[in-house]
Amino acid sequence: MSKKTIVLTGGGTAGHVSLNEAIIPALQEAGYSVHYIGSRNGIEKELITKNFPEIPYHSISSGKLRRYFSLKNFTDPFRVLAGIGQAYAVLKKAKPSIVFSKGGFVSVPVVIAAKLSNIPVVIHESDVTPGLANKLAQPFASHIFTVFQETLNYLPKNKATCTGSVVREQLFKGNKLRGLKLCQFAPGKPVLLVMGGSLGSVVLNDAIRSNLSKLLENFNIIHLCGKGNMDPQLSDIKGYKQFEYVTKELPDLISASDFVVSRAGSNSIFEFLALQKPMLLIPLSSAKSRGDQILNAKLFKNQGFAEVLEEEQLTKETFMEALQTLIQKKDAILGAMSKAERPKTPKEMVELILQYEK
Ligand SMILES: CC(=O)N[C@H]1[C@@H](OP(=O)(O)OP(=O)(O)OC[C@H]2O[C@@H](n3ccc(=O)[nH]c3=O)[C@H](O)[C@@H]2O)O[C@H](CO)[C@@H](O)[C@@H]1O
Repeated sequence: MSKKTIVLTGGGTAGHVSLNEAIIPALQEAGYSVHYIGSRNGIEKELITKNFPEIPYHSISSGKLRRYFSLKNFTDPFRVLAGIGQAYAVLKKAKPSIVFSKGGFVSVPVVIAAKLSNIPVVIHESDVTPGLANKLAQPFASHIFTVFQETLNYLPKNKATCTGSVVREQLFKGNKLRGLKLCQFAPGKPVLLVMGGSLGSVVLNDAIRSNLSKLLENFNIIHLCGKGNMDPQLSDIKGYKQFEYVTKELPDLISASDFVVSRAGSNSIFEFLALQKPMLLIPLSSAKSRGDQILNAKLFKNQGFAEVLEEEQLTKETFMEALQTLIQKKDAILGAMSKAERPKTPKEMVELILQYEK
């Protein structure tokens, strides 16, 4: 019997690829041939072709939601139409029994093409409020999975369920000593991991760097600062290690960390929860986004997993105060985290998705 095929899509930022990366090994183990449809230049192309070179990667044209004026806003509808045609051709050839979409703008043409091809589509929303791409895709989907229970309030009752988070298995295999060695940290001080989401965050980078000498009195610091954001002048400072973006090193670096300062992207915060790292969250402001991270962060704070500092309140001083509060609350936060629902395994998630297969 020939192998069954599944097509995955999602991209734009790593937050729209992480879950796909988590479930690919489980799908392969279940005997599926996996294809990926993504954009030509998005981060999904790099992550999937590098980490899963055996998977056929099909590039399509896609538009982008911009919160600023650009002439491209007028050509994007044509790109989306072209993308639908290209995705339709891929689906016709690959003949999947199901399409799974993790969202992001590139996923919209794929979801529409799947509907036109009569292939069931399952979509996944990891933030509290659905993103625009998933809102557009929703009418074409057979089912929608969410990470947060609260998200169900924004979706049709008859076709949405909350599954909780899924964390890629590789992240549980980190080694603290390997992480410390990679950073050449002397033992003794606690380690602070700073992660500004998959793209890095200038706001977080500034908060850390403007307080650097003070912070280094008490911490060793791992700083994931985002592509193009390394500061060469700080590269020889003892106890401070910068990376643009890490892949296979991430499990060791998280394992080496005692506290985290982060944006509040859904995947990141559930990873830190699963790995029991007390976190100070500085969510992306509503001036720069639809405010999804603010809601993610609020829910984490209400459950006792995190301290939150709003971007509008962020100064050199408030940052140090919030970090101090985090440290004081460490035991309470760890206590709350230890009672949290465990994330689904990729295998469990795959079983849920495949229920909707043709
Ligand atoms: C600017 C923007 O649009 N942000 C959105 C985006 O964030 P973003 O892409 O930052 O998404 P998340 O924080 O959810 O996930 C980031 C992922 O990148 C990984 N990682 C990060 C840094 C690194 O060096 N290596 C690495 O592997 C993390 O482990 C995590 O799995 O998607 C999230 C999930 O829909 C949303 O909540 C965010 O609002």
